[in-house]
Amino acid sequence: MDLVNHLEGRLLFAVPKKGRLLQASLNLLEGADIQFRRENRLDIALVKNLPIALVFLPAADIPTFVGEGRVDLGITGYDQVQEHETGVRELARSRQLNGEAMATSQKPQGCETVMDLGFGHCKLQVQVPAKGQYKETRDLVGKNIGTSFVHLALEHFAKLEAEKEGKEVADMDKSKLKTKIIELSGSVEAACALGVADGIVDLVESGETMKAAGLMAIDTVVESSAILIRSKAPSNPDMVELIASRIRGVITAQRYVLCQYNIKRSQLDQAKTITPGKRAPTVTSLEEEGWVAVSAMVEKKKIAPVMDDLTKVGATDILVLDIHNSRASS
Ligand SMILES: Nc1ncnc2c1ncn2[C@@H]1O[C@H](COP(=O)(O)OP(=O)(O)OP(=O)(O)O)[C@@H](O)[C@H]1O
Ligand SMILES: O=P(O)(O)OC[C@H]1O[C@H](OP(=O)(O)OP(=O)(O)O)[C@H](O)[C@@H]1O
Repeated sequence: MDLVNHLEGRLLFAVPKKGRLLQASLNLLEGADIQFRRENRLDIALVKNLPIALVFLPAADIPTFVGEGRVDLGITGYDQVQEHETGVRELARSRQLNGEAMATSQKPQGCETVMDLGFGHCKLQVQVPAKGQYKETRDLVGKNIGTSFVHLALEHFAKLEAEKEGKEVADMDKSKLKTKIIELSGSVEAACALGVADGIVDLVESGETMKAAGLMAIDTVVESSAILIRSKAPSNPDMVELIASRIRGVITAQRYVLCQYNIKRSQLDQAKTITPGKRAPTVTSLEEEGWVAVSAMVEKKKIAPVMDDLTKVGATDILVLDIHNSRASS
């Protein structure tokens, strides 16, 4: 089947085709009941139960497709959005400086963040050899920096150079920085040991890659997690809202549990402060005089101390239930 000719009328939704964000993104789609079958080696999949087509793209390219309005929705890292937008700003600025006008049709619309997806947490950090001479980022001004995030790295060092020279960063000509940013597409951590760079700007989560390469972090450029982004002029805003609401429901279900317990009405006010719920707890009377049953959503990571506190104020029969899916306010 020629999939490209079946895209008419479908909302285009970009999903990372590989890497760290792929599996969690697929889990989200499954939770949101977005059903599709991806043919071997095909980067487009038609959704069976909704007028949507999934487009599998590298996470780094998704902000470009969404920002230019070619794709309506996308999942990518906040770091990638920042990198893309910094590059777009820089290009516009250098064109302006050179007196080159950009046609309206060439101007990217940019993308909007719909929500944080709660996975893919990492930091883009400046790293140097742990046993080397560089102790802070300022020491790297004028040196070689290896990175896949060239725009963010350039901006970071432009700020440092501006500070050093007592200038405004807006007045810095980024093509004339003393610091040399070397673009690398992967295995950035090898650059120092191989003599390509004095320092790198790369992602860190557990820190194991950095440690194994004998590096240490001396500065943070951006803190990131996976986000859902939308174009500023989506082809079908109602469908964007439907998908966003389903995904929000899945995330809420993953983040919360339902806590139910019985308590004397006289203790209810205290218990409510322990389990205020997302909006308010549900309280129902029990057949037994003076007792109520309470049910409230509680953040999964807080449930153990919440149960301890409920026990202290006299709650009994405390049950904690997983939430399979939800549709609630954010
Ligand atoms: N170690 C990590 N832990 C958590 N999230 C990460 C980690 N590394 C990367 N990410 C997130 O995943 C996004 C994609 O990175 P990833 O390394 O998976 O890319 P990729 O598409 O496989 O490209 P590459 O071929 O450059 O590795 C990053 O922009 C970041 O938001
Ligand atoms: O702090 P850590 O938990 O070790 O994670 C950090 C590593 O993860 C990412 O790379 P990835 O493993 O996705 O592969 P890549 O080098 O091909 O991008 C990132 O570029 C770091 O190298």
